[in-house]
Amino acid sequence: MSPRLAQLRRALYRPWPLALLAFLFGALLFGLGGLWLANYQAQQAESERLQSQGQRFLQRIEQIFGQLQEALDKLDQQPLRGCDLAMVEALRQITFSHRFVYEAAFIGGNQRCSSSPKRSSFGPERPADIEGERQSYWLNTSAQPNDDLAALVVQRGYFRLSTARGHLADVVELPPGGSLLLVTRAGSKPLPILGPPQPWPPPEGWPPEQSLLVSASQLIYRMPTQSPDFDLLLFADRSALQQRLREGLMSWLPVAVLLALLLGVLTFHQVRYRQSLPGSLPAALRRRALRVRYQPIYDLASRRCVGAEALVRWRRADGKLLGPDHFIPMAESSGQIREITDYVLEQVLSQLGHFLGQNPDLYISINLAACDVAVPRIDELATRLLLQYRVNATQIAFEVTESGLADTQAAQGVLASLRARGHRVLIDDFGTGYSSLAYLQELPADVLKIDKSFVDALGHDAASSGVAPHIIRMAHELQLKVVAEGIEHEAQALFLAEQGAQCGQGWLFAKPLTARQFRHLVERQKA
Ligand SMILES: Nc1nc2c(ncn2[C@@H]2O[C@@H]3COP(=O)(O)O[C@H]4[C@@H](O)[C@H](n5cnc6c(=O)[nH]c(N)nc65)O[C@@H]4COP(=O)(O)O[C@H]3[C@H]2O)c(=O)[nH]1
Repeated sequence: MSPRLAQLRRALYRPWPLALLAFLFGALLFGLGGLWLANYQAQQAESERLQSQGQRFLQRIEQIFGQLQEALDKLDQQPLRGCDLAMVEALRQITFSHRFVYEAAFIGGNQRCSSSPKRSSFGPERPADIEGERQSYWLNTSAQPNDDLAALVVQRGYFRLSTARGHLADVVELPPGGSLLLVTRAGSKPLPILGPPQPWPPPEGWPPEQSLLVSASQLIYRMPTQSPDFDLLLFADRSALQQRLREGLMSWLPVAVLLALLLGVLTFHQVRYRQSLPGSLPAALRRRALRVRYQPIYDLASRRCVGAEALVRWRRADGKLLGPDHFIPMAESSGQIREITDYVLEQVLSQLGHFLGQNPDLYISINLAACDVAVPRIDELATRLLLQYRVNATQIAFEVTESGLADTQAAQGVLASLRARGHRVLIDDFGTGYSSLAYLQELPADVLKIDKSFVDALGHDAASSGVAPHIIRMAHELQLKVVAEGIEHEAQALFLAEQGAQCGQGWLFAKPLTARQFRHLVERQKA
């Protein structure tokens, strides 16, 4: 990654800038989502509204047609076939008994009589608009609006019936700028039934895939009819849709803002967590940002380096090395310590495996946590790595603290298995816990490590200064070796050696070193 990019990443990868970015992104995303949803809902609602209007219209048409058929059947069945008073009376009876029949007429040869001769609704004679097999139809369409004419006229044989315009219009409350049209499936010119004529075919997207076609200026709803011959179309302008869209957006807007805020807050917490120690540890392990240092362990009598303790550090993004006390307790409680142990073991062998092969007297001790010894796991990994790097098991030792042995039964099994494979087991920070002699006797251990606090106390603290010699005596009784930690002064080293401690580590000899520094130290010693 270029330095500029890395700088930008560092500047941005902070809780506030990222939370703001997430908020803006969320606002855009949820805003667009809301727009889509509001549009979808508005179209659905408009579609339903137009459908219910269309449905009412279809029902009315069926009622009208039903009554016209019934009236024509009745007229056909009665015997009269001439224009006389009886016929006029029969025609009137038909209009009285059928709500949707506005006028009934008999037309035979040059005879013609009607139920309402003074105000006829049929209009001047003209060819039928639709010629059916048995019946002919005339429509008073909105293209030739004449309120004195019937909306629909049907003729079968000698009889002609009409229905009033209001019977069709009263069920359909046309939307603003709306029209109702009838179009044959063959796609011929549509007949406008109600409302103004519309340009045909519609400028965009005809025929529509769904029942509602939304064009730039209009909504066109295609009503499914039972007739195979024609469709009914309802035209409406977009104002109602736009109104619904506006309302939908207004109700979505607070939700979108809330969701975007939530996203911002979540991002803030997530980034803060990731930048916290527990949150950034997985990434640190992946990026191999943990470093292993080696503190040499010396034989106190010969003052020769016999090995080292592997101590982990964390190189943070700012380049500083973080000591294990800052993250090991946290990793122990989160369970991430297992990955750290495995990582340290792998690092030790990859950095020093070859060197250990050349120096079979050297050993490296690795710290184990309580959960590492609670279940058998580490021995298998160690065996695999030792094979891979051709290192003796005696050259890798494991340190466990007294507190790590809380579950003694399980720990004993794991430690015994490690020892059986040839590893040495060290009890770290000895004396800080509450181990009894009897308990120690049962432990499969090789070495006791005297805690630094008891080494510090030598010659200073009258109360604790006797602890280190006491631990050494106890170790001798149990045939365990002793390593003293934290030796900073020559006098401490001399005293501990005098008391019988075999090995020691501390700043008197060396601070924790890198792998390369440790190799140099051993090579200098050999030379
Ligand atoms: N002032 C002073 N300090 C000295 C001297 N000699 C050694 N020390 C420090 O004492 C600690 C010895 O390690 P420890 O008791 O195992 O205690 C270790 C060990 O319990 C734990 N730890 C370190 N690495 C690991 C690891 O890989 N896994 C686990 N589970 N724990 C680790 O962190 C503890 C602290 O480690 P460090 O900070 O590296 O601190 C190390 C070492 O740097 C001295 O003369 N003077």
